[in-house]
Amino acid sequence: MRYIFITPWKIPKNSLLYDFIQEFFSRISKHTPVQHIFPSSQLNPNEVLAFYTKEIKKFSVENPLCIALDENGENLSSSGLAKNLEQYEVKGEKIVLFCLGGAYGLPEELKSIVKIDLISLSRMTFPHEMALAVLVEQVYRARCILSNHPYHHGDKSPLALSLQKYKKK
Ligand SMILES: C[S@@+](CC[C@H](N)C(=O)[O-])C[C@H]1O[C@@H](n2cnc3c(N)ncnc32)[C@H](O)[C@@H]1O
Repeated sequence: MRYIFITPWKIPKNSLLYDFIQEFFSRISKHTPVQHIFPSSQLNPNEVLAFYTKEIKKFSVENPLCIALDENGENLSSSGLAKNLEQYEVKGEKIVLFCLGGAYGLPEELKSIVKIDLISLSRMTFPHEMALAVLVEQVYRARCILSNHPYHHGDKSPLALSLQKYKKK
């Protein structure tokens, strides 16, 4: 399986988040091949759908699965995202696309070219680069959960475990 991140904007090298995002692409690539697709120059809002359509048609997978980021999507825990990614693999998905929007969000017509799983990172709206930064960290975390890598201890911290026991009583 490959992870393909598609953004209708480019991250400038002088962006505060540039190094952070590249670091997490590199970490994800140690678990799963990863690619970031973005336009070479700034798009007008009315060019975003054509950009997505052109890029998605280049993959030989018909109707691929797309995790689309939108603040109105499903709220997942990190383990929930890990479980979903595992399920896609079990179902034999060859690629998972991660699609983010620009200033005007994602075009509605995207759902006619891909199978959409709409997920939210929070009910708050983030700047697009920050949304990508949170997403790449969470995808890396999900891969670590699936491979029992010590990066993620959230569900296993002593406090979390004792609270789980307490709730079961
Ligand atoms: C600045 S936001 C766009 C806001 C736009 N006004 C809208 O209504 O979608 C740019 C992109 O960042 C992503 N994004 C921002 N906040 C998000 C959140 N809380 N959850 C998921 N994605 C988010 C989405 O992909 C969004 O299209």
